[in-house]
Amino acid sequence: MNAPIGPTDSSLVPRFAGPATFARLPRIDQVEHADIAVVGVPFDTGVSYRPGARFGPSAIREASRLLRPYHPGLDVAPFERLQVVDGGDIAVNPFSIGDAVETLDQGASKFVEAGTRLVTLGGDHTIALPLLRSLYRKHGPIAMLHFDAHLDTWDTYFGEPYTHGTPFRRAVEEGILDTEAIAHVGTRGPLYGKRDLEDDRRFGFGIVTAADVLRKGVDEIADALRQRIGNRPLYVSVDIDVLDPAHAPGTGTPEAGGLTSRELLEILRGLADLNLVGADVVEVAPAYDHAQITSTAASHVAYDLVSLLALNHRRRSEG
Ligand SMILES: N=C(N)NCCCC(=O)O
Ligand SMILES: [Zn+2]
Ligand SMILES: [Zn+2]
Repeated sequence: MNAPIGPTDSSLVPRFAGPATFARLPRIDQVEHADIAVVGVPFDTGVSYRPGARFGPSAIREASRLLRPYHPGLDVAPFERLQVVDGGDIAVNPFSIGDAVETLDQGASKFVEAGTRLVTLGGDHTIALPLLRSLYRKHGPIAMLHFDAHLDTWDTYFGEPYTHGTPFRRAVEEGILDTEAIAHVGTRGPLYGKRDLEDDRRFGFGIVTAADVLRKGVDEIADALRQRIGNRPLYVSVDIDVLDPAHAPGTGTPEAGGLTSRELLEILRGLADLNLVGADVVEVAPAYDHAQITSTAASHVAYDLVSLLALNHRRRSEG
């Protein structure tokens, strides 16, 4: 097989020139085969408060121009031996959530069936449900680490079952999560009532609060998560509002007291030997951002997730 096509060389073409693809990677139509694709889902019809995450994918791509090809923290050059591409956007219906969920499931499934691993740029958190559905059909029940200020296991909003506050309740109801190995990380902020936590526990979720991260530290947290997940196929969902609003102001439902971007990246790096099969970064709403603070953080999170997928690919192909 031919050597992978890497990102545009920023020593030859200034990184601020030309249209943005994620990390200046080739577009999917420029390659014959893709091992890993970064795809956008410009959708925010499921939000309960400030809209605007439909502009997340393009803002993250713009902010990703400065990413470089070698990850020293994980000792991996994720674009070197694997073909990583920008898979463009999966265009979904902005007027019908049900239709959007269906279209996204089909769009993601094409990648999954072709053996291409996905890192999805949202879009609001509604999109995690169809992404998990598509992975379930390939891998069976999926372990999940959900980085978020919120539980997102609420039942309905205004009678609507598919929203950004409800994807993981639906996922448990549908049996597509491996309830032995699911946890929220970074949880904080006011709830509707104690019942929210009782329901969530009943669904099988563990909770690592933002305060736990502060008190225990990133290494202890990552060790505990690694043990809980083991070798199971793992999905990592990162709602950017897991970060403190100081680190991610550009999001729809901000909550004070969150993680720093350093803490989040270090926890992710502690997951290096897990069997990651897919990931998302959601809830970037650039209209509330300043100086690309949020989109820069999201681009680095996505880069780490691509790097984790590349490491997993390398480990599996080396047996
Ligand atoms: N940001 C996400 N995914 N969910 C927040 C829902 C919070 C609420 O409306 O009560
Ligand atoms: Zn959230
Ligand atoms: Zn969320």
